[in-house]
Amino acid sequence: MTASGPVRVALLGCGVVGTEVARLLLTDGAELAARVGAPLELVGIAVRDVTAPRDPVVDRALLTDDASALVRRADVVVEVMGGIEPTRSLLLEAIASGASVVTANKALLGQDGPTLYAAADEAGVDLYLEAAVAGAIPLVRPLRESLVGDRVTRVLGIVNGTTNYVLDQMATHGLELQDALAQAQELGYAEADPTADVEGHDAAAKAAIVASLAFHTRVSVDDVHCVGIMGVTADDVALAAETGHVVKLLAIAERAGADGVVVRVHPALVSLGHPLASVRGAYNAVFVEAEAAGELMFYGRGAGGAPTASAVLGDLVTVARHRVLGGKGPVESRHADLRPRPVGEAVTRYQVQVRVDDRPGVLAQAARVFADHDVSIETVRQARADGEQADLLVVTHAAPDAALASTVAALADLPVVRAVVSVLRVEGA
Ligand SMILES: NC(=O)C1=CN([C@@H]2O[C@H](COP(=O)(O)OP(=O)(O)OC[C@H]3O[C@@H](n4cnc5c(N)ncnc54)[C@H](O)[C@@H]3O)[C@@H](O)[C@H]2O)C=CC1
Ligand SMILES: N[C@@H](CC=O)C(=O)O
Ligand code: NA
Repeated sequence: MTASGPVRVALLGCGVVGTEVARLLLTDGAELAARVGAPLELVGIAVRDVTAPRDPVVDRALLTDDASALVRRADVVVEVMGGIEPTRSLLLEAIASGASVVTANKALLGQDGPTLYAAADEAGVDLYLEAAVAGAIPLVRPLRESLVGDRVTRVLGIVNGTTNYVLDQMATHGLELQDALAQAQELGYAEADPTADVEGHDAAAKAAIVASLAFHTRVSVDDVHCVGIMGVTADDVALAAETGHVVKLLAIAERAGADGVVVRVHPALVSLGHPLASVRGAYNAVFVEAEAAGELMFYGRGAGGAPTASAVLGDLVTVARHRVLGGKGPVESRHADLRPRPVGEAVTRYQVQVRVDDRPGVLAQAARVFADHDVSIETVRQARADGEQADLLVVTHAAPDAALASTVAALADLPVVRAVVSVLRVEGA
């Protein structure tokens, strides 16, 4: 490509996101060319089945099932096909042949981002990934560029739209999780197989990417403590409302000690007064705390074809500009080299729901267990007492996760305790 010639773009994948990327490239071509300084020429779209029915916006003449040949004809490869292989090999092939890469693939980046970063660095090409975390919401660029002069201390957010929709429906309409999930699938928010969403794996991959960027360190999805929403009951959600909270699936990355970082994804209670509590439906929101900047919040659509395509196009224009005007985006930044620490080192507040015999002295016995494990109680509330049994809702002051886990184990062994019904972290205070 010359400075005046078109920038050749190869699209890998033409599903929910790829179709919208193709639409924007086609309908906004003139405007995009003006912003880039050269036309963006879509040279091909790699798909599995060239004969499958498609949106009429997709020019069928561009379809190919030979992705490997396609990536060698491109200046920029836009990857929206997902999965680990053959995607990783194709992107490495593209990079080796001198193409820059724009990808929305959080699963691949969360598992093996460093391999792609290293290859891009060696080849002197760009690797851009805004769409991989929180869809349309600018978050990767603020972390990689705008906040690169600051010191991020904590990132806390809702980064999965499907689970937020499900939890929101449970809170608003009193639905059981399975019913809310079926509704999310009917509406097209959840995928036919929503396992990665409800088990927290999608959020965990995003958390690993965010933590790596925020803390200039390598965090893999395998370093993320991950619990999904399948254990959240309608009763948990109803009790949360009674105490002025909502249940949200949160992704949290924070410094631990001088040289550690703890990254976790799990359902948590969020006070109704906290801005994250008002994130409804399939929306995402991410709080970033930085030493000089203070608190920042990023909010918007984290999923869906058009919103995700917006982030992809932003990256595409940026890397195409680099091709035309010169320059290059950031490389992997991992100089801080923080150590991913086990969740036991996370320090936070908890709500423990303990079902006990409803008789004198039981509360004192339960309180003793907390004291014995050095976990300080903030409030105790009794719910659903019927003379036979009662539920104690114990909210603790901040305590290490490991101390809380030992407390819960000891509570379960107490003869007056019938069950530890639920343990939820309380976040965002
Ligand atoms: N849908 C969304 O809201 C968001 C998706 N993403 C990411 O964007 C990527 C694409 O997601 P969707 O468009 O929703 O998926 P999709 O399943 O609708 O589309 C993927 C497309 O890639 C094609 N494909 C898959 N493997 C291929 C292969 N080996 N060779 C050729 N074509 C192949 C499929 O046939 C399909 O057309 C994924 O990495 C996803 O995690 C990121 C943010 C939001
Ligand atoms: N399945 C994801 C899609 C975007 O990354 C979600 O529900 O947020
Ligand atoms: Na984003």
